[in-house]
Amino acid sequence: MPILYLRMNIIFNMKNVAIVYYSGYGHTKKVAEHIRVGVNALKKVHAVLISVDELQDVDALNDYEAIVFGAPTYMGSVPYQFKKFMDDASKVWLKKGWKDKLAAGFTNSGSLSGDKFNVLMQLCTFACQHGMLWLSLGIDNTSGQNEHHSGHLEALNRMGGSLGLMTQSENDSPEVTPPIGDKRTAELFGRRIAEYVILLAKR
Ligand SMILES: Cc1cc2nc3c(=O)[nH]c(=O)nc-3n(C[C@H](O)[C@H](O)[C@H](O)COP(=O)(O)O)c2cc1C
Repeated sequence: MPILYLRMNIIFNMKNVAIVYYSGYGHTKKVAEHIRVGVNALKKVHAVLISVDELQDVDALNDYEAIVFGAPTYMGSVPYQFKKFMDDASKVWLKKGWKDKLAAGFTNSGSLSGDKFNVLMQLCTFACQHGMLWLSLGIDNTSGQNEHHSGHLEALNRMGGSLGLMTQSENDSPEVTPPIGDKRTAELFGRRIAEYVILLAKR
């Protein structure tokens, strides 16, 4: 988001959420877009997507109330492009610049499991090193909230994660995969993030 627009939002008491992501082939970006839809469903909160490829200075994130971290799972880990962002952010860590900001995370991969949990652990640990407040997924895949069994392409939280959002893509275009259940879960997750941004702002 241009810095002027961000400042305008601050003046009008809008809360700002940065969704910082890396995506090699567009699937993780697609998930990020659906999280943004969910965040922006609440009038007082505004989310922007920021690719780590385009982020020139990690200090640009200092004015956001919440930062959502997203990366595909490559070799059971965050890709090196995202790890570079994490390492670059050590200069913010030194000043504890993101302390007590809300944080959340998501990952997308090709296999149903594919070691996605490890990536969420990396993102959560990174956020906690910064002293951020980590928000869980909070969408139960067994409750009445869900019309479908886990694994069903339309199921909410199809992978049954809890630490953050897990989505899965076939080897096809991001226009057709991940499936609808994952995208709906991403939107609900975004809405949950926005609700907690508002709640924390009332402290
Ligand atoms: C180098 C590389 C390593 C990968 N490693 C894994 C893996 O460990 N587990 C898995 O389930 N999928 C793995 N995949 C598949 C990707 O996670 C999957 O294609 C994902 O949709 C890519 O997201 P993106 O389009 O945002 O880059 C790997 C893909 C690549 C290119």
